[in-house]
Formats: sequence, C-alpha cells, structure tokens
Amino acid sequence: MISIKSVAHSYNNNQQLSFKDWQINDGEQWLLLGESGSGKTTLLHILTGILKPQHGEVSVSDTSIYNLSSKNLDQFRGRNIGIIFQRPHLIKSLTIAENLLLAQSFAQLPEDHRRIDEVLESLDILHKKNAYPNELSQGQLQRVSIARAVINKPALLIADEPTSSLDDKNAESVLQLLIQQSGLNKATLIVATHDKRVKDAFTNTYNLV
Ligand SMILES: Nc1ncnc2c1ncn2[C@@H]1O[C@H](COP(=O)(O)OP(=O)(O)OP(=O)(O)O)[C@@H](O)[C@H]1O
Repeated sequence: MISIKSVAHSYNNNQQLSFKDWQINDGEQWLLLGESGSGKTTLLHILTGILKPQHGEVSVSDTSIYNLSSKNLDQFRGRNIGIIFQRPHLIKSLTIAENLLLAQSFAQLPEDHRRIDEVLESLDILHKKNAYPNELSQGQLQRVSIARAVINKPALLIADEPTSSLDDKNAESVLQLLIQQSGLNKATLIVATHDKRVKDAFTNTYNLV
C-alpha cells in the first residue's frame, strides 16, 4: 500500500503546495492529473524518495520512506520503485542488456540474464538486446525505458508524462504497455499527465488543483 498524509511542501518559502491525502492499494492503476505548475513533478519526487516534503507522512510498501537512512532509501528505491521519464535516460556506451544489468546492480541485486530476456521479450525488443541505444528507434527506446523500470519487479511503477510528445497511435501503445507491464509484475501504476487522451484508460484519478 502507498499513502500520503498531510503532505505539503514549499520551495524557498514560496507558496506552499498542499497535497490531499491519497491511499493506493497494491496493484491499482492511477492517473495523476494536473495543469502545468500544479505540482505533479513535485508529488512524484515526493513519492519516489527524491524530495522530502516539509510536512507529512509518505509510505510506500508500508515503509515510511523518509525515516530510512539515505543509503537504505537509495536501495529501497532501486528495488521498489520503477520510473519512466518522458525521454529515456540510457547510457549510450552500454548495450540494452548492459543498461538493464546496471539497473540490477544499482539495486544491489544479482545479475539475472533470464529476467532481462523475459522483460525484453514481453516488450517485443529481445532482438535488440545487444544493440546500443543509438541503434534503436524512438518507440523502441521508450520500450527499453519501460523494461528498465520493471526489471527489478518494483511494487510501484511511475510514469511522468509518458505520452505528451507522442502521436495518438504511439501514445495509445505506450499506455497499453504500461498497463500490461504493471499487470504482469503486479505493480501499482501511477501515470502523471496533463494529456487528456490518457483519461479513458484509467478508473482511478487523483486530481491536483
Ligand atoms: N526546484 C524548484 N525551486 C523552486 N520552485 C519550484 C521548483 N520546482 C518546482 N517549483 C515550483 O513549484 C510549482 C509546482 O511545480 P511542478 O514542477 O511540481 O509542477 P508540474 O505540475 O509538474 O508542472 P509541469 O506539468 O509544467 O511540469 C511551480 O509553481 C514551480 O514553479
């Protein structure tokens, strides 16, 4: 279960951003909706252990994450939280498989080549395993960033504006992949967006106003 309670934050004593309480049960799929500047990225950073809010409680997988030491928090994030950014952040000098091995090693998990093959296969890019990022199309790269996010079977999968730069067809396909992968991995999914096309795919919505 994931929950935030009485969470509020202000940057450099500017106007305070307050977030209404939110409770997410395991395996649920949520849309985080809000206009530009409403605090989506701030809330994602709070949920992923990047930004400790000035007020409130944040718990992921029933762990109060900001009570962990920074070393334990890093390890917790690597194992429990997968993040998909708008653009893939892959290491160009490493192959696709090596990028995924690195994600396992960051989480201090053993190398698991079978898991890498399984995830790449489920995303239909196993044939690109030994290629370098610059040899892949944008759509394939997006699949690799999904693969990297799910490789360690995180309990929480978060996507930040995954569709905003895509045309309708690719936006739909990325959404379906996220939903499929969160189902396969029994992960909770949160998709943050201001893209109204995404709305119909989700029954649960958390609105920032
Ligand atoms: N590092 C920072 N320092 C100061 N103010 C910040 C910082 N990051 C965000 N803010 C401010 O906090 C508010 C919320 O920003 P945030 O990036 O969370 O919104 P958002 O909903 O993700 O916006 P967008 O959709 O445009 O990315 C904005 O008013 C922004 O200017």
